Amino acid sequence: MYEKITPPSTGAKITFKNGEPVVPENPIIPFIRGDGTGIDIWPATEKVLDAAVAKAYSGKRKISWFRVYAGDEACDLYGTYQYLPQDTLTAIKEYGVAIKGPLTTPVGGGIRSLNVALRQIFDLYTCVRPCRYYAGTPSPHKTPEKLDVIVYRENTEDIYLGIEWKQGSEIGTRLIKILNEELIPATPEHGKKQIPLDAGIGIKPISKTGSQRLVRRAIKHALLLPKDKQQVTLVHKGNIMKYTEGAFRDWGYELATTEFRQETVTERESWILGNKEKNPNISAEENAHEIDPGFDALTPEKKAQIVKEVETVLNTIWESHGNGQWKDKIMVNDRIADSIFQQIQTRPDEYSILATMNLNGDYLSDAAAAIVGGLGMGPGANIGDSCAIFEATHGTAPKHAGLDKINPGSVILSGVMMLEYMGWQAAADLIKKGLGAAIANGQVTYDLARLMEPPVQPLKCSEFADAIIKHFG
Ligand SMILES: NC(=O)C1=CN([C@@H]2O[C@H](COP(=O)(O)OP(=O)(O)OC[C@H]3O[C@@H](n4cnc5c(N)ncnc54)[C@H](OP(=O)(O)O)[C@@H]3O)[C@@H](O)[C@H]2O)C=CC1
Ligand SMILES: O=C(O)CCC(=O)C(=O)O
Ligand SMILES: [Mg+2]
Repeated sequence: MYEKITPPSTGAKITFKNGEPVVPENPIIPFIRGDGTGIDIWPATEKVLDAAVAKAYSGKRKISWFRVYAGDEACDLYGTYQYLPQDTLTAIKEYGVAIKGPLTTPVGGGIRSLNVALRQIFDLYTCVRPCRYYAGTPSPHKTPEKLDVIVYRENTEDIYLGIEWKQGSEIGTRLIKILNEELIPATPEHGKKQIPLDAGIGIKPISKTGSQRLVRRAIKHALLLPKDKQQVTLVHKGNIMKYTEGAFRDWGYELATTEFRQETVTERESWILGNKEKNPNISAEENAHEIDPGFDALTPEKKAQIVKEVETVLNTIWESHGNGQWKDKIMVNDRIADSIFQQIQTRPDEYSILATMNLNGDYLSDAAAAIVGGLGMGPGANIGDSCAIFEATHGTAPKHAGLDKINPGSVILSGVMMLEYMGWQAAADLIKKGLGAAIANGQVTYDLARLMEPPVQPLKCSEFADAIIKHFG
C-alpha cells in the first residue's frame, strides 16, 4: 500500500460518523514535520502533546505518530519534484486526522502551494483560526485581552483555486482577446472597459455551495459559544466585487435566515424590531428612515424597497423574534473587509466569529494573531466532512530555521485544537494551562520576550516546550 513509509505497528484508525470523528484510545495520527522552522517546532509540539495525553489519561490513551512527508523532506526521500507523494495522501485519507508543520511556496513561479493543495484534495473547506489572548502575553496593543475572535475562512476556492495565466502566455492572451472583443462588449454594465493586453489573468470563483457550507459551520459553531459571543460577521469586499464577494454576503444572509431562521437575527432585522419595540406605533416608512440614515436622498424605488423590507421583517418574524426575543438569537451581521481590519483593533470586543472567503481570511488571521502576541500564537485547523488537518497560521519563517529559537506555540495550540476535535479535552486543557502559566511566568521564546516589559531572557523553542510541560501542575 505504501512505497516508502510504514504505519506504526500499534494503534487504530480514527473513523468518521456523520462528519464527526470516532476516536480509539490509541489513534494513529499522520504528521508532516514541515519545511524551514518545522524542524524546530515539530519535535517541541510532539513532546508537549505526548506529555499532556500521558498525564491526562494516566497512560490509558496514547497517540501513535505516523511520519509522512511533504515539501523539501519529501523530495529528499522520494526524489526531485516529489513534493507531495502519493504515500502521504494515502495515509491522510486512511487515518482521517493529521497535523502538519508549515510548507514553503515559492513566489511568482514554481510549484503551487502544497498547503492549499492538501486543503483542496481532502475538501477541507473550513479553515478555523481562533485568536484569543493568554494572560501575560506581550502585545503592541493596549487591550489585547478584548480580542477573542475565530476566523472561519472558506478554504477551497476564491483565487486560491489557482487558475491563472501568466502575462504573455498564449492562452492568457487569447482569453484577454475573447474578453475584450466578445464578452465585455456583450455585457452592457462593463461599457467600453478593456483589459490591458500585457496583463496576467486570475480567476476568482466564489460559489453559493462553497460559501453556504462555510457559513453553515460558522453558525453551528456560534451556537456552541456563550450567549455574548453568539455572533457571525460576514466579511467581504462586496462593494467592489459585487458578484463574488457581494454574493458571499448575500448567500450568507440567505442561509442564516432560512436554515437557521429560529436561531438567528440579522443586524438590520434587529434594528427594525428594536425600533418597533421602542415605539409600537412607528410606521413602516418611519422605521425605514431610522434604519437607513441616507433614506431621504434615495430614489423612490429604493425607498419603496426598504419600506417593503421593514414590512416583511415585521410580518414574518415579529412573533418569533419581537419583544426582545431577538436578543437571544445569533446575531448575523456583515462588514466590508478593509473596515474589519480597523474594527478588530479599535472595537475588538464587538466581534466573535468572522466568516470570510479564502483571501480575506488569510490576511485577517495574521492580523488578528498579531494583536494577541504574534504569529507564534496563531493556531489553526482545516476541517472537512471526513478529514481534518491541523496547522498553524504562520509559514516556514526560513531565517529562523534550525536555530531552536522560534515559538512553537502556534503548532502546539493547533495540537490543542486537534485534541479538542478528538474529544480529548482533559489533555487539551492541560496544555492551555501549561502554556498560559509559562507565559505569565515570563518563560517565553524570543518573539514574546522582545515585547515584554521589563525585558526577559528568551527561552529556546525546546525549552519553551519543557516549560509548558512543567506548568501542567
Ligand atoms: N500553512 C503554511 O504552511 C504556510 C506557509 N507559508 C509559506 O512560508 C514561507 C515563508 O513565508 P513568510 O511570508 O516569511 O511568513 P512566515 O509566517 O513564515 O514568517 C514571517 C515572520 O513571522 C514571524 N513568525 C512566523 N512564525 C513564527 C513563529 N512560530 N513564532 C514567532 N514568530 C513567527 C517571524 O517574524 P520575526 O522574524 O519578526 O520574528 C517571521 O519572520 C513562504 O513560502 C510561504 O508561502 C506561509 C504561510 C502559511
Ligand atoms: O500555502 C502557502 O504558502 C501560504 C498559505 C497561507 O498563507 C495561509 O494559508 O495562511
Ligand atoms: Mg497566511
